[in-house]
Amino acid sequence: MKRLAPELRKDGVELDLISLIRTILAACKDISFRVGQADLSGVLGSTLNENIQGETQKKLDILSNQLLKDMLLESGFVRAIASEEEDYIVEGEHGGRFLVAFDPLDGSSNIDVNSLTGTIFSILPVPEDKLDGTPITEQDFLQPGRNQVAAGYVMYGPSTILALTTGKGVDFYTLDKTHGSFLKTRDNIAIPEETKEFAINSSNQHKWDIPMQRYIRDILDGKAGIRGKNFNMRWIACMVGDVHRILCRGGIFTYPAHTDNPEKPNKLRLLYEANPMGMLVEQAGGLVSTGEQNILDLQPTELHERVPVILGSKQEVKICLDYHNQ
Ligand SMILES: O=P(O)(O)OC[C@H]1O[C@](O)(COP(=O)(O)O)[C@@H](O)[C@@H]1O
Ligand SMILES: [Mg+2]
Ligand SMILES: [Mg+2]
Repeated sequence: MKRLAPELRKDGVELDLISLIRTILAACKDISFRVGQADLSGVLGSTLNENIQGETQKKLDILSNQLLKDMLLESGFVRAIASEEEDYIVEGEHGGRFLVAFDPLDGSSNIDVNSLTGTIFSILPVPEDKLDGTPITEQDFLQPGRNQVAAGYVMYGPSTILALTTGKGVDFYTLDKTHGSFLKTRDNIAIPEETKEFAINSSNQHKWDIPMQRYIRDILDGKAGIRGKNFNMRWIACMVGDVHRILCRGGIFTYPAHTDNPEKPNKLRLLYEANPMGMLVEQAGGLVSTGEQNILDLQPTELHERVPVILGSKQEVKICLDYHNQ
């Protein structure tokens, strides 16, 4: 039985960080239970609220956010949190050396149809000059993804699975629901470099820029076309589910910019979607880019900033980037 804490200690992960990860997992265990019981306990459906990004909040978005926020801020390991469902950062009163940014429930549109959802988290260090207790500001969260000390997601599917990196590769842990512990089930995840599988919401095709139009058109031409092979397509409408499949068997996932809305061209959020997924994918040997730049090198400019995302199997992402650089 490879339990989480001893495995992380073996990897040399510091004790406070292990305790913080365990706190996130305690909240996720609760979320997993509530997602599974949602239909029975009447928490399916939307609220009357919108978050700062103009999205209608589901009851489970709010519940998951509250669970994570309360447990993290009371843990003593987290100075402040940022969340998709919080307009501004929230600072705790119990000290700690870490900042956590999270998407409490990813794939919200899947909630009401009993399909995949997940929680995504990114752990950053408190900047040196704030370790003395000087109040944390939004600026302190605006660190490039390269600064993440750990990142991961918990996927609520037929099994509840954690994908975790602390910068030494990616491991999967599965929640053993009989004992309530996360047990290591796969280690050193490696994304195959080549693939015949792609994930994009093709209903938006008319909104993509020319390089993405060309890249997907050539894929769809299959064996007879310039790519010389037939591809398969998947779209889970939950980034956690799509990235999990890519970690398991390779593929390319992209959510490109939409040219029809210059005010809001991108969908995925940098701090709590693109960066943590970027760290996981890179740690598993894949590539992650905006089309112009490695996502992990971006200097964030605002808390809920959105970016274009291309990630997955190294060779396929490179081919996609070639279309952008022609
Ligand atoms: O509506 P679409 O285009 O299918 O978008 C799906 C994408 O939106 C997201 O659901 C956004 O996440 P939230 O549910 O946390 O807002 C991603 O997980 C997913 O990749
Ligand atoms: Mg999300
Ligand atoms: Mg969400």
